[in-house]
Amino acid sequence: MAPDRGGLRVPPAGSVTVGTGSAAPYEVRVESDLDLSAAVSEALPPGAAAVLTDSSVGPLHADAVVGALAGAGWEISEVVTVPAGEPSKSLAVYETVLRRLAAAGLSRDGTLFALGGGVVGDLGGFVASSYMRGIYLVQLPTSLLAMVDSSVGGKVGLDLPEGKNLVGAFLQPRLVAANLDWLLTLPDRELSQGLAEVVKMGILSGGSFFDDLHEYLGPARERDAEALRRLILHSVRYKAAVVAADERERGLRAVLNYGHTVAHGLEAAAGYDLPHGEAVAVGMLAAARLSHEKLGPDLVEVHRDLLRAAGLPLSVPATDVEAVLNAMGRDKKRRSSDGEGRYRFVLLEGIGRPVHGVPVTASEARAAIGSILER
Ligand SMILES: NC(=O)c1ccc[n+]([C@@H]2O[C@H](COP(=O)([O-])OP(=O)(O)OC[C@H]3O[C@@H](n4cnc5c(N)ncnc54)[C@H](O)[C@@H]3O)[C@@H](O)[C@H]2O)c1
Ligand SMILES: O=C(O)C(=O)C[C@@H](O)[C@H](O)[C@H](O)COP(=O)(O)O
Ligand SMILES: [Zn+2]
Repeated sequence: MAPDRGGLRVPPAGSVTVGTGSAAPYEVRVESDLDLSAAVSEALPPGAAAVLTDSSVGPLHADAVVGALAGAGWEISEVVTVPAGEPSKSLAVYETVLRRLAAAGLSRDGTLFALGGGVVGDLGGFVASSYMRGIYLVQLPTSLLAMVDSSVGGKVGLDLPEGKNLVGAFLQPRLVAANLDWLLTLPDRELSQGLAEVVKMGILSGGSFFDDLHEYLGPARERDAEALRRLILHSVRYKAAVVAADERERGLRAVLNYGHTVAHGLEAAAGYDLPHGEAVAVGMLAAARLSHEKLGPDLVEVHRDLLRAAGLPLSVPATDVEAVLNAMGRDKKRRSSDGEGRYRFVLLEGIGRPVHGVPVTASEARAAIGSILER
């Protein structure tokens, strides 16, 4: 399928509906001072449930969430807290969570509330997709990255040492409820991780979303609620439109992987000790360089300016480039017919004009990776 070459020019509102072929449409609600009891009650009837959170978010926000859910009639049998950070997207932690739900007696008509960043959302989503062959999932994203990207669209899963997100499923949530007040406790560096995915989607979308990046990235870093809400809603609207057109990534959805071919290689090579947003930031710089070489437009400085405004690094510590390429060999965009030393990238013909499936050789990829390593 050809990529969407047009920009989205839909003015932001307070919630977005995500429609896919596989599941009932669901709301992504983005509000300050969100009434969680009311939001959840409007989306699904109360019943048996568990909450998954992590060791940073749980102590800050779990009591209020459990209280709101109990007030709406939910019976929370278990609050499972996993260690904060990417290593929790592992088979070992997945097993621990499944066994906690089984020990608590959560039934097949139960619901899992994933309260946290992208790690809790991806892990919790994969648990919900597989526990008793599938229970309901509600995403309660607390990081900016989770609000703009990971809680929406149904990709859930785990990492392997061999590569990022190599185990997973598609499971659309019943509801995504984002309370902007949760962002008040998010560390500055984590806020910038989310802005990396915002910059990605603004560049892919073009139009008024791209124009707004210049105006609103600065205020968003200062936690201006209106700037954050605007950038979140732009991102969710853009992602929802792509997911509605191609839920299972048969073609178009691959554009959401812009910057991720190199990013995922860097993350795996670093043993997942590199934040996803920072990896995506430099991955986009590598892709912008390749776009200039292979398709023409020189957008490298545009990328650098936006990433700087978002508080993101323009390079990462020197690493073993062959290990990065090795992990990229397991990128899910590759096909068995591609052959060794061939990669598929999402590149740009211009702002708002992504192209997916562009073949890149090992030597081209090696040079692009070299250009984003600290000297
Ligand atoms: N499924 C998807 O479509 C999709 C999309 C983008 C990224 N992802 C995945 O998301 C993950 C990255 O997500 P992330 O950046 O949210 O990482 P994360 O979940 O590790 O959260 C980052 C850190 O911020 C903390 N945190 C989160 N919310 C907080 C809050 N309100 N207050 C204080 N601390 C808070 C967390 O405890 C953690 O330490 C990666 O695994 C990435 O692969 C998935
Ligand atoms: O939702 C998508 O599709 C994306 O590609 C969004 C990405 O930001 C995200 O990091 C996703 O987890 C990558 O998925 P993968 O299929 O490359 O593992
Ligand atoms: Zn991502």
